[in-house]
Amino acid sequence: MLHMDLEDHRNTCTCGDRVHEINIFEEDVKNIIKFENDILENIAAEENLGRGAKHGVQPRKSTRPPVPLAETAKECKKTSSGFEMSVNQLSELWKYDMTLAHQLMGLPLRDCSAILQEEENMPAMDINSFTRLKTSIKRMWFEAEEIFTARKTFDCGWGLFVREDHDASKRVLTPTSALRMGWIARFPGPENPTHHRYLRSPCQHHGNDFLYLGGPLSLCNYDPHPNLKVDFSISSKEERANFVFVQKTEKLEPGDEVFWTYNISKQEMEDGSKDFYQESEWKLSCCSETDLDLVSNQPPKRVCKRSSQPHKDSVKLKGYRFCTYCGLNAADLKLNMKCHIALKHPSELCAEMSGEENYVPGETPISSKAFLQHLDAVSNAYNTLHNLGYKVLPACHIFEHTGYYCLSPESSEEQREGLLSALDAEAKRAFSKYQIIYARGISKPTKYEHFLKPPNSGYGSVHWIGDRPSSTNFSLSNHPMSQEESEAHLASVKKCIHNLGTMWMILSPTSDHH
Ligand SMILES: C[S@@+](CC[C@H](N)C(=O)[O-])C[C@H]1O[C@@H](n2cnc3c(N)ncnc32)[C@H](O)[C@@H]1O
Repeated sequence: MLHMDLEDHRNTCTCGDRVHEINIFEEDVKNIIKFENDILENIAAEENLGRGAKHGVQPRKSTRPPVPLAETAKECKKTSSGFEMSVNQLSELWKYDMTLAHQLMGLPLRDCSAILQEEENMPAMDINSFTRLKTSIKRMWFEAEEIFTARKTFDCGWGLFVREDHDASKRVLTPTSALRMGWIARFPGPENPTHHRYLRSPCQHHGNDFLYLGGPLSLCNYDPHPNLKVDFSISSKEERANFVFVQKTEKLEPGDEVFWTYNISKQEMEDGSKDFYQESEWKLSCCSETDLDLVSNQPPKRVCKRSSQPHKDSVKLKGYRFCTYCGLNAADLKLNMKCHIALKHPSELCAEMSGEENYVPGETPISSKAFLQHLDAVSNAYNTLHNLGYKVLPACHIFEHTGYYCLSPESSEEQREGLLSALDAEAKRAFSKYQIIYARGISKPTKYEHFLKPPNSGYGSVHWIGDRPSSTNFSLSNHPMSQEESEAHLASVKKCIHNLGTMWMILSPTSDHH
């Protein structure tokens, strides 16, 4: 059950009456919600739920049990120095990879028009070796394509999936018959205009060199519980050490998404010492994606297969604590939710505090105390709704529970509007039928983009007045409040509960669609 830092909440209560007042307020919220619930039930019955969306993407499974992978730590130690080639040659291979991914696995054709600027420390590879390498790359895409395909996930960009028609008896991946799925090469540093392309899939550092992982494996999304075992040095021959081999470690079913750790441990991810780059860092204005199949002016169609009883699975969810900003399950990773929200979503918290639709991160200065007060209010709002028996789920999980697909980045305004309207109807239905509240942070999603996973921010994105808050202690007790401040804070807690609890009111902005 959703159980957000009740302990933190208790620790941070400085005024004895507050808990009592919140309890009274819970009654108010309960009544308002019940009232809305009745109305919504009537609306849902009348709604035409036949509208919907198609957009060739499979929602990502969000909760997978951890797969024991004893080898993970060991594989991190293995190193590759990467193929050495010129910036021009690397660019050619990058484009070759993108073309093969497009032709064989259905990815949109990615391109980048950044200027090619040679680097002194990146001498060209001899032409025969380069041609051999290119042939190897082509072969690895063709072999991988027999087992895997690419699909758009709702929160991680494109991902690598086991083909629906894959017959596991055809190709068994074992240590002795591992599949070559990646190539590693040195790539130019940050001064080079093409540097960003390779941040999509940086592999590991070798001295001062940047190493890029190309090939089909680079479509595999990050997860701390990988279901693939990846080996860098199956052969001691130096050239082969620049290829990456994949074995299966878990029974993979057709349609499953495959994940790898990219050698980032769960611990490193949690303490922030390592992270992957966000799409906005490797896809700049010089980059493009073209997919003629997905660009269509057809109104979105519903994917019927999983929609006979949407939301039903989410009601059965046990032992979760989802962050409604990014969708992460804190319970799974044993994270403290308050700590996670403070450290990963400070920009979103500040935007909520400002109340501005077009809030510019870092523009309005904020004090540590005001920040912690809002954090406390958000945490309280979740606790209150949880105590009232509501399930607060991240808006970005709605695809998973309904079978709707998210849209390609090239989708039209009309398609987005259509899908927003369908998702809004679904969210209302989930609320009236199962007491599920889909939220983006503490707000009702009102735009199609609010149903997509937002990027994480960090303390650095906030313009702090004075010292930034501690990154380990989020208690308000270090910031005593006057009577007046306590009252204002209580009002803000109520406002957060109100935002969340009454978000599906029929008079809400998107209800016009119905
Ligand atoms: C190696 S690539 C994986 C393929 C990638 N999704 C794509 O569309 O090409 C790594 C990038 O995918 C995204 N990504 C991978 N795993 C992710 C995750 N668990 N959550 C969010 N984004 C993820 C990030 O943009 C990251 O920089």
